[in-house]
Amino acid sequence: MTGVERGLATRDARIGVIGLGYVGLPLSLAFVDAGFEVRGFDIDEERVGRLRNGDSYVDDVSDAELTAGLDEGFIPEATSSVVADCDAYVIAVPTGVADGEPAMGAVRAAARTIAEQAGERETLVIVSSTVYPGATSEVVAPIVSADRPAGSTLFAMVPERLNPGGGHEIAEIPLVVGADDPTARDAAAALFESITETVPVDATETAELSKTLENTYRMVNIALVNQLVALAERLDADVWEAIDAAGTKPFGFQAFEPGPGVGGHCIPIDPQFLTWRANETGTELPFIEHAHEVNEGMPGRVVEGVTTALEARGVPLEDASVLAFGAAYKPNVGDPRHSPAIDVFEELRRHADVTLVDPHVDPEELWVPVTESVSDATIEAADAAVLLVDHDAFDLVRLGEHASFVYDAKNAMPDDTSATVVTLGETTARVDTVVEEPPTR
Ligand SMILES: NC(=O)c1ccc[n+]([C@@H]2O[C@H](COP(=O)([O-])OP(=O)(O)OC[C@H]3O[C@@H](n4cnc5c(N)ncnc54)[C@H](O)[C@@H]3O)[C@@H](O)[C@H]2O)c1
Ligand SMILES: CC(=O)N[C@@H]1[C@@H](OP(=O)(O)OP(=O)(O)OC[C@H]2O[C@@H](n3ccc(=O)[nH]c3=O)[C@H](O)[C@@H]2O)O[C@H](CO)[C@@H](O)[C@@H]1O
Repeated sequence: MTGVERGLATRDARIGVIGLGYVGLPLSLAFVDAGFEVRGFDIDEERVGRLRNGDSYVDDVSDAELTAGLDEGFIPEATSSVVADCDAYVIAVPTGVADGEPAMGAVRAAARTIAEQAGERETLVIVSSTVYPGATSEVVAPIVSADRPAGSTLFAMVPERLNPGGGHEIAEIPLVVGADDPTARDAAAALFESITETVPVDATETAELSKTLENTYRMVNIALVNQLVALAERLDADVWEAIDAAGTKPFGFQAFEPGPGVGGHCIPIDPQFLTWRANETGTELPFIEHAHEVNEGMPGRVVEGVTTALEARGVPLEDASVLAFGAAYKPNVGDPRHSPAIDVFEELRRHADVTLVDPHVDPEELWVPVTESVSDATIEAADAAVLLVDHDAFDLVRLGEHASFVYDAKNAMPDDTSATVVTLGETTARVDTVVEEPPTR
């Protein structure tokens, strides 16, 4: 057993978490709960200030949970020396894609922080950020190991599976633990076994592939049903009902929903790590690339649907006043990253007078104007309400009572509503005859 493994077994090990966001903060507090001394480093001084005041900016971490962690010794700082001489480091900084390439700048910077702060002692370095297959060994290891004694650093990859707003506790989510070296794998498993079940695999690259596969699976299956929307508009078939019916198959099928597109910092991004790596290694993954294009085309399809339906009601888009409900990338979160709803809003407002409504997103974080709510009178005065994100906070019964026309991109409106509703994927034949009287639905 190595020194690190002993420290992990006795809970005497000091854990340094780099990046205190949606992933790093809950992980830090889970390790504190497990009995470890945890130090957190984040470059965002404003965020660290909030943490030190017990003010959580992560939806799934309450102020009380944060305060309890601070009381038990969690130390968040915006200076890297806070993570000096840790026995284990967890990298949880942002990754993404920029100009078609994996954006690894934050991961490189985090690796440099570890190289500077880890000292000479044996150290375990774990990458929990989502990275492309090969990144831990090709990017992180060389930077951390450059000036350290040979063999003094253990590397592992433990991709995070947290699901903001999804209601899953950390302990309910098994985590894959990948390392090229069994000692590193055992040490990383020892750390993460303190908070959840682990699934060991034989290489960091296998863990990286596993993570990107998980999210690529989701992206391509969402693209599948999004592509069916185009067909459904030409059939007398209800694509939403067809998916629900297929979902009753007890095996071999998982239902996904069409929508205005695929947002967030995972699902539209992680598959691009795969396609980039494939192209870099001389192969191609055209199926994945095409699926991404299908999803990227959905905001435009929604705008077309709104435009067609408004024209059927005698209102050119240019003359329309529109309320767009939803700015976040998915329901019940305030995260606007890569939000297709904002893409729809920005395209609509190139032509029409559009108000964006979302109670969850922080207007100061958003690059477009957004309001938390609108009055019944405002809804009644609008030519169209466009439902883009089905936040629980939206009262869809009220919306249906006061709106004259709703374009429902989420198939979330109640059936028995007085508003005229056109749903994404609606048979075009019906949309062309949209009338004032509420349709029999
Ligand atoms: N949010 C999720 O649901 C989720 C789930 C699974 C995996 N991931 C992955 O986890 C990683 C982190 O995602 P997140 O959602 O926590 O991001 P986030 O933006 O919420 O938090 C990242 C934090 O890292 C800080 N940071 C950036 N560069 C830094 C540096 N060099 N040193 C120290 N701190 C730095 C930022 O200030 C920020 O507070 C990403 O790779 C993401 O793909 C996220
Ligand atoms: C750890 C991690 O990486 N976790 C990920 C995280 O992903 P996420 O937070 O990005 O959320 P998603 O739910 O995947 O949504 C993404 C976008 O896709 C749209 N969408 C979704 C389903 C559908 O049927 N049709 C759609 O159109 C939706 O509106 C949104 O814009 O949680 C998921 C479990 O929720 C996990 O599986 C997934 O690994």
